[in-house]
Amino acid sequence: MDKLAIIGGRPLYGEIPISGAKNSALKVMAASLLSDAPLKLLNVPRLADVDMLLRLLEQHGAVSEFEGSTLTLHAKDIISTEAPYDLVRKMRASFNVLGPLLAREGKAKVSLPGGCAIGARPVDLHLMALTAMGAKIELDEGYVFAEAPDGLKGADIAFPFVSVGATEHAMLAAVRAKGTTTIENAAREPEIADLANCLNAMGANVSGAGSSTITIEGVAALNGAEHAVLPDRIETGAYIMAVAATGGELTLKGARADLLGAAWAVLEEVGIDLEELDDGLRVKRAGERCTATDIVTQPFPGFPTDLQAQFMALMTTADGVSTIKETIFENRFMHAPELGRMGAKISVDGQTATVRGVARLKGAPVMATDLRASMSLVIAGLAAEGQTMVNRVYHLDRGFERLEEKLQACGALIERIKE
Ligand SMILES: CC(=O)N[C@H]1[C@@H](OP(=O)(O)OP(=O)(O)OC[C@H]2O[C@@H](n3ccc(=O)[nH]c3=O)[C@H](O)[C@@H]2O)O[C@H](CO)[C@@H](O)[C@@H]1O
Ligand SMILES: C=C(OP(=O)(O)O)C(=O)O
Repeated sequence: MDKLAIIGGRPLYGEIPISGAKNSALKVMAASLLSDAPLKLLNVPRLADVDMLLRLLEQHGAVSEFEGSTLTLHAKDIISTEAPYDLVRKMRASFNVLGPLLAREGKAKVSLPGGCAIGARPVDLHLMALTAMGAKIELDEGYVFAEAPDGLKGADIAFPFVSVGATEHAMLAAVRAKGTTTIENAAREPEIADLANCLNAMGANVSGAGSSTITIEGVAALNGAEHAVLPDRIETGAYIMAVAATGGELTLKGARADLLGAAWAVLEEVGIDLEELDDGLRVKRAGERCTATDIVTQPFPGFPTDLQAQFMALMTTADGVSTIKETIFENRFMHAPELGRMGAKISVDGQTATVRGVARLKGAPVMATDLRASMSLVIAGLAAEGQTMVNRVYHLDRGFERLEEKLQACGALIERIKE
């Protein structure tokens, strides 16, 4: 397993290009199964998760061509409606092939998904939505067996709480269902509107995406289309926190302020200067240290759970005491003891972490436990005195494109050790 060796304490200066959003790319890729015509996707990040989903789509019958960041997927014929355990277990988003397969072929057998081990992560809301649309669903031996021989039908779906994946899954199924579907209490993450834009470019009729109520008029077939994936707001936030932790100044090319939601005000509040440019953001820490503040993770537009770990890394050296409350996932503080190895003062009580800022962290060997937790350790390592060795970096390869290269170009001493 590869490791990352980081010598910390150097400010970051330069430009980092922000990649397309992983969590949008994966869903629009799944949409390719809905049409027998080619879907051309621009700004697709080259990540382990993208490769894994590509393998899954190919075994369903999609033919792919990846050139630079342009990915063309053509699912002319579906040759298998089964998504096997080995291709679904590592990644949450792969479960979203179920809806398109069901909508197009009337049946599917899909393994229950994996993804970051940050909580129990059931799929009951996904199945609730598909059942409401008329699918017959059974669970057996870790697989979902679903059938809709007469096709899916539009339905009124009211989610009891917000789920990004279930909202997207309901949209992916409803675009080819007969009649109208309404989704109440829909997730409002920017990736939802991005998926809707892609589906509409393919000839679907989705309105309201980005609000809590989404309406979908089903159509009989979808066409080919071209769609550019929106920039990754989590990668953007992570590099903002990196330069705020190390000092220096970064230009994040392609980053969009409007995608940061409530995080924008929090970042300004802790003492980060954020300037909007024509094509990106310029970022630097205003003073010698950031100041502590309290955050609560919430669905968009609230502070994102996917930036919680990186924010905790930043708060370890902030001036004062901050509290961080995680409300989305029940097991998403695994980075706290690892940051503790580097001298951070963090105590966890249930879903709240209290961070007492220290003047400086010290490098140490640490273990990456999940994707965003891994990035928090990289940020801490970049800011710390001495060497940090981040073990198990395969998590990072799932979600941060060309991480070492982007950081090295801005002066970071970070190197991958292949094992
Ligand atoms: C691939 C992808 O896009 N992943 C993102 C997606 O995950 P994902 O789509 O899995 O997250 P959800 O919004 O669905 O999960 C929110 C909460 O709902 C629960 N839940 C979800 C579905 C369900 O059927 N039943 C249920 O109980 C989950 O366990 C969790 O506690 O949104 C999360 C919340 O912004 C992000 O952290 C993930 O990075
Ligand atoms: C949790 C994440 O991914 P997944 O939902 O695939 O586990 C993430 O992107 O931070």
